[in-house]
Amino acid sequence: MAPDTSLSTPTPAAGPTDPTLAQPADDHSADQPAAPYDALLLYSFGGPNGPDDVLPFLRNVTAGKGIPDERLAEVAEHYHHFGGASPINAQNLALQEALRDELARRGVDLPVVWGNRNWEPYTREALAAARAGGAQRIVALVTSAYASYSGCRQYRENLWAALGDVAVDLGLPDGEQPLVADKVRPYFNHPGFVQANVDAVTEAYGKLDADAAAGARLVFVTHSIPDTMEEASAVSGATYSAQHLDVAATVAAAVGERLGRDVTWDLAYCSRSGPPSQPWLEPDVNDHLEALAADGVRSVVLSPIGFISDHMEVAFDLDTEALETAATLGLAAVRADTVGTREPFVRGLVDLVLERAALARATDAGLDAPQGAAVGALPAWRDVCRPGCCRQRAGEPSGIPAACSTDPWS
Ligand SMILES: CC1=C(CCC(=O)O)c2cc3nc(cc4[nH]c(cc5[nH]c(cc1n2)c(C)c5CCC(=O)O)c(CCC(=O)O)c4C)C(CCC(=O)O)=C3C
Ligand SMILES: [Fe+2]
Repeated sequence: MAPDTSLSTPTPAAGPTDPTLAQPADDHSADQPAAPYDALLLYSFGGPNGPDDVLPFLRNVTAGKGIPDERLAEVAEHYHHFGGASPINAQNLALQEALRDELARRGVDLPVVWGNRNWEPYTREALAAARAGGAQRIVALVTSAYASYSGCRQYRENLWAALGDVAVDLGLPDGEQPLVADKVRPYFNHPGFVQANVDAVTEAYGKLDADAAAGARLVFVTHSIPDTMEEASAVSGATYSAQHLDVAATVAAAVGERLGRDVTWDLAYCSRSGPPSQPWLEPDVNDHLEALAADGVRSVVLSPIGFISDHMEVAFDLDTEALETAATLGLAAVRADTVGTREPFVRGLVDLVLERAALARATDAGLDAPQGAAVGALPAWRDVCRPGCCRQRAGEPSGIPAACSTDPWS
C-alpha cells in the first residue's frame, strides 16, 4: 500500500520555492541565515560518565516506565562492562565541535549549546547558558532521527519541563517562558543522513572478503519500541517502523548501485526492555541472525540506521552481543559505522537548521514556506508537530505539556 502522505505533507507551498525569495524585503537573512535563532541546542539522551553515575542515570531514564528490575540490573552490567561510562557524551561533544566548524565554515554566527534529558549536562543548564548569553529564541536539534514518542514527544515534554525549571530559577512571572524554543524536524529521510549511511554501508561491504561480500545480507537495525508506541506514531504520517523501512529501501538501492548488484536487506530490532508480556517490535537482531543462518546465509552487514552515533546500544547490543551471536553461528559479519560526524551528515544537519530558520522567518512574516528536502517515498517531516503526534500510546491525551507543537497538551 502506498503510504498516506497527505497526513504528513505540510500545506503545499503556494509561494516561491527559493527560501531566500520567501523573506520580507527588510530581512537580513543573507547576513543572518540562522535568524531568528540566537542559539542551537544539541539535545540528546545523556549517559553515565563513570560507575557512580550508572544507577542514578538509569533511575532518571526509567522513572515511571515499568521496566523490570532484572532488565535494569542487566543494563547496568552493559555499562559496567565498559567501565561505567557511556561513549555517548564524547560523541555528542564531537558532534557539537563538528557543528560549530560547519557553521563557521559557512559564516553562520550561531552558538551551539549541548544539553541532555537524562544526564549532565542537563537541558536546564544548557537553556540557562543560552539565555545568559543573550539568546531569546533557540532551535533544538534532537539526536534521534525518527519520529516516535521516544525520539520526538518525550524530548518535547522534557524540553517544556526544562524551560519551566529555568523560568523558576530566574524567578520569572508565572507562565512566562525564558526562551522561545523551536525544533528541527525528524530527519531520517534528509539527504545528508541517508548519504552518510550509504557511504558507511558501502565501506562495510569493503571490509568483507569478496566471496562474503557478494552473498552478504544487509541487516538494518534500530531500537525496538513497544507495539503501542509504534501504533501511536502513525499520527505523524507513517509509523516508526515504516520510516525505517523507507530509509532502508533508499540506502539499500543506493548501495546496490555503488556495488553494481542487487542488495537483499531486512530490518531487525535491538535493545528491547519492557516486561515479556508487553509486545515490542520484532524480530530481535539476534533471533534474526539465527533465522538467516538457518536459511543458509553465510555473511551479513549490520547497519545501525536507527542510531546516529556508536553509543551503548551500538557498542553493547550490536558490537558485543549481535557480533558474538554471528560468530557462534559461523556468520561472517561486519557492523557499518553510524553517521557520527561524517561530513554529509553534519552538512545536512546545518542545512536542516537553516531550513528551519527560513521556515520560522516565513511563518513570522505570514508567508508560505518551501518544502524541505527529502529522499525516498515519504515527504519531509513536519517542522511543527501536529496535534497528537508521537504519543506514548493512542487513546486519551496524556495531559503532559510538550514544547514545539501546536497542541502542547495532547
Ligand atoms: C527509540 C529509542 C531510541 C533511539 C532514538 C534516540 O537515539 O533517542 C533510544 C535511544 C537510547 N536509549 C538509551 C538508553 C536507554 N533506553 C532505555 C529504555 C528505552 N529506550 C526506548 C526507546 C529508544 N531509546 C524505550 C521505548 C525504552 C523503554 C523505556 C522508555 O519508554 O523510556 C533505557 C532503560 C534501560 C533499558 O531497558 O534498556 C536506557 C538505559 C540511550 C543512551 C545510550 C548510551 O548510554 O550510550 C539512547 C541513545
Ligand atoms: Fe532507549
